[in-house]
Amino acid sequence: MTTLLEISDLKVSVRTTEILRGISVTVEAGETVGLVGESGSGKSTTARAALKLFPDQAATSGAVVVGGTDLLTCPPAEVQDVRANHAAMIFQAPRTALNPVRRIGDSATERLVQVHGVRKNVARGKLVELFGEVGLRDPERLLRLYPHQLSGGMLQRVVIAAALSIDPRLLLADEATSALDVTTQAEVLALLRRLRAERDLGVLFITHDLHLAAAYCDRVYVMKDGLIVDHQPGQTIFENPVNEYTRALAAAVPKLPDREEVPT
Ligand SMILES: Nc1ncnc2c1ncn2[C@@H]1O[C@H](COP(=O)(O)OP(=O)(O)OP(=O)(O)O)[C@@H](O)[C@H]1O
Repeated sequence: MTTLLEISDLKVSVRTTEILRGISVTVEAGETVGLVGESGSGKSTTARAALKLFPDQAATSGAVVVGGTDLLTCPPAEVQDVRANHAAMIFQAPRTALNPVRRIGDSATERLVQVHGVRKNVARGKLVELFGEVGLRDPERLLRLYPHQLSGGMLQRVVIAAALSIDPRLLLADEATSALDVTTQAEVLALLRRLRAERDLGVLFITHDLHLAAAYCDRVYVMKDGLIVDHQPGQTIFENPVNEYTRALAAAVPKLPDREEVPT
């Protein structure tokens, strides 16, 4: 087993506000690990910690080891190496991840060109290949388009392809499918699952949806108020929530009214 991310007793606070209060999370190669919790529980802060992206003036303690490097104690050059080569993040809103006035090809190749010093035409060649891998047709034409000319689902595939361009081992998916309609969400989830298997990626999958995490993830951590309050395999967390909060989350799933109850 290769541990791609090992967060140990991580505490993050800004002035007097404790955002993370001592959490431990691991992600192995080849597994999808869910991070579930209500808004403000600290999910995004945890994922961003894997790139050493903390709020301004944050005080931190503990360890965040990515690919063998502890980001909290290593020199800045090693943090840059982790960001450039080991871990990539995809967000909820692909439209905000891409500059609306730049062509897709320029935005999607930016990291390869600017961080890795890859020649522009080589980077475009790699993107064409990756667009095929993520199921985008007519890749040469797509590179010339602007974000508003693509659907949300297509844009999220573009963002995933751009994230893969650095061949990361760890993918941090922060509500990456939440803004998509259900059919597109299912397609993107299937894509992430296939990419994980083919590339032996570790995926940290953030969602507020316990149902989705239980169905999709190998293991699930439940967060509340900056703490991990439950941690189980996806298969069991929904049926046997050990923590009262997880039980409440499971029970909070809206129940559809019976047909007779719906006024006509
Ligand atoms: N720069 C900051 N300064 C102070 N508090 C912050 C800062 N950034 C985040 N927080 C607080 O930390 C807590 C955790 O935020 P975080 O974004 O990690 O939660 P989350 O679970 O990802 O929520 P959401 O689902 O809404 O994105 C929140 O209460 C938030 O207000």
